[in-house]
Amino acid sequence: MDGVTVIDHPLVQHKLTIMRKKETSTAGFRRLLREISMLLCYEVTRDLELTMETIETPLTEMQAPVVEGKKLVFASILRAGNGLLEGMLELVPSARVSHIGVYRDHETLQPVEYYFKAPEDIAERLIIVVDPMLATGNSSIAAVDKLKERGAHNIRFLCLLAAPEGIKNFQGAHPDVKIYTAAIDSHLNEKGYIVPGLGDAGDRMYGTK
Ligand SMILES: O=P(O)(O)OC[C@H]1O[C@H](OP(=O)(O)OP(=O)(O)O)[C@H](O)[C@@H]1O
Ligand SMILES: O=c1cc[nH]c(=O)[nH]1
Ligand SMILES: [Mg+2]
Repeated sequence: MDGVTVIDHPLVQHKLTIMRKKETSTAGFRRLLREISMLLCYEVTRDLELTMETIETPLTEMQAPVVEGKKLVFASILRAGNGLLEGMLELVPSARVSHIGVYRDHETLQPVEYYFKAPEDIAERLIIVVDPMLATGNSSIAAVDKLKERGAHNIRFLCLLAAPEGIKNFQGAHPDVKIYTAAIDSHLNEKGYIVPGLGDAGDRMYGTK
């Protein structure tokens, strides 16, 4: 699918299978989300620019490549985005962080925004928006709208599961934002849940149901 990268690494797929299982505990789900986020982070940052730095090894001086983590912003859509954020920050500890509070109204499936914080100079940075679920796409569209309003223009979206309906909706609103996901599932049910899916990501992470 154009503009969508499916991260099909065997370890990602294996961990995702365990996360989907209804008997996986809250603790297990959280641990797997942290682990899988590192593998997803590896793929979403695969083509990052490197700059050269002069360093000294025990033997000699050399020019060596480094990632400028400070140029990256990980933007977490609350709540469940924080599960992905945690592991990603372990790999890129110097990345800046944005928090975007959005939940979807269970009746209307429309996004309700309640918080936004981002570094001031997001226009100069690569923003990786993270949320495990792309269902209708309404929450991630609202989050990217907000980032663009503040000047961001180099944006990627990373999730764990995407529904075809959500991909279509998201790409209609933000055709410039590439999507990275571990799987594209079958469809949304009448309540807007991804099928087969993994249930409500926030509830499974935090044990709120
Ligand atoms: O693509 P959409 O149809 O908008 O659905 C996806 C959103 O739903 C979930 O959050 P939820 O609304 O449950 O928020 P919460 O984690 O704060 O409970 C999920 O983490 C996404 O943010
Ligand atoms: O299946 C879904 C859809 C939206 N949000 C979730 O957490 N799960
Ligand atoms: Mg939820």
